[in-house]
Amino acid sequence: MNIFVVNSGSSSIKYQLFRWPTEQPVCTGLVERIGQEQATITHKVFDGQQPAADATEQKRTLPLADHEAGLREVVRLLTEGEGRVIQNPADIDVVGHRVVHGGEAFAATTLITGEVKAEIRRLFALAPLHNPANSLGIEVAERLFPQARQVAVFDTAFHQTLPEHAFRYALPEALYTEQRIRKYGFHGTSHQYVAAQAAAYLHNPDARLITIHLGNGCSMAAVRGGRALDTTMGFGPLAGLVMGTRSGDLDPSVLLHLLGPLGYSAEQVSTLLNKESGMLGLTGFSDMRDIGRALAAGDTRAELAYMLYAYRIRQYIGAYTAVLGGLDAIVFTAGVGENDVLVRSRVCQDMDFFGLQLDEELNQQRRPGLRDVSGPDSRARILIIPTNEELEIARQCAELLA
Ligand SMILES: Nc1ncnc2c1ncn2[C@@H]1O[C@H](COP(=O)(O)OP(=O)(O)O)[C@@H](O)[C@H]1O
Ligand SMILES: CC(=O)OP(=O)(O)O
Ligand SMILES: [Mg+2]
Repeated sequence: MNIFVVNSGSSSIKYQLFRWPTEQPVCTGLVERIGQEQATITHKVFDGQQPAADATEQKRTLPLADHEAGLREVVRLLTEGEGRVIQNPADIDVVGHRVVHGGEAFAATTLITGEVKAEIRRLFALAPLHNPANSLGIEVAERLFPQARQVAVFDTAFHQTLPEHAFRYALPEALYTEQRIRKYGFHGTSHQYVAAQAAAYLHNPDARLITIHLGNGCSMAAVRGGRALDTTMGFGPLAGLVMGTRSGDLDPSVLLHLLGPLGYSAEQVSTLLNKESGMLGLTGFSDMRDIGRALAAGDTRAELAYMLYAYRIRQYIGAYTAVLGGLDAIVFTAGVGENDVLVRSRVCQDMDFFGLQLDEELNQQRRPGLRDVSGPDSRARILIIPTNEELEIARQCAELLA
């Protein structure tokens, strides 16, 4: 069976093809700057578990009007030329879609029907940056792979186990019952994947875990026995940690001040909080590699930003240890969590009293796969686990259809 995973963003499409049941990744790729004259497609064929060396990587720049044009090019790459991995589109049996917001309607992976698509559209208002693009990806994939089964895997689904006292806000009840205003949580596929890996490593299915997903978007989850008990993102993906361009936690009176005395429109506030805040707002850079370089050059704004970023994570480690009634491991994952030595070091600094002790030497070593970087006296483990949202999506598709 061939499972094709699609993560459709507003101007990009990430994709990966797997052979099942071996879980063998076949190819992966990224279409960027859709809607522009200079769109790019990078297509890589795997050699074993890793993308093969440059010989089989193809990069093309071309005009791509929309998502349909983008996915059509991807189909061409899958079926023609040196990057070819299937005979024709009919060889794709299942298309698994990342859908960011599933609201309260979807607590599990779901076969896509007309009713499911209508519900995803009803949720546009709750995830305006993500769901419209996800919905478009589904429409286009249905046209290009008409014989395949289409499956939705929701970022929010894993967090549907949160108890009501964790997911409700202290607002008038009708705003929940009628407007569905509550905490939903995101990055669920990633938290679920790394939590399962950590529990297996610890040989403890009931492990009390704090998973820390640090990518462009950042969130943490408290997970016990494979079930999410709390998470830092909320109604939308703005709450909680400091992110690349998003503010994370903020006193709502700041919004009132922006909208009132300072005269911002709602749209300007949205742009400010989603695209101009976080590490970008603090330092002028959103990419942690740039901020690391600025820090090494003695930039005081970069120093403050690192402190703020790590401080927020430490606060939630304290909070979630209380939520979990103890702690067996923390798990760093995603682009920053897997690669940034300094972030991990700052987060774990002087936490011996708390039972967390990082081995600074192990922390600096770069190795693929799961890494245990706990020091000899650490009561809880400190783990680095590469996330693989695409593989988790493919697994959930296979499980659903089994
Ligand atoms: N070697 C590295 N050191 C520090 N940060 C890194 C490194 N590689 C990637 N990153 C960070 O990872 C981020 C992207 O993470 P990723 O999980 O791919 O995010 P997303 O899926 O949200 O796009 C980048 O913004 C970058 O700051
Ligand atoms: C929900 C969310 O924040 O996703 P991403 O990190 O991909 O932007
Ligand atoms: Mg991501």
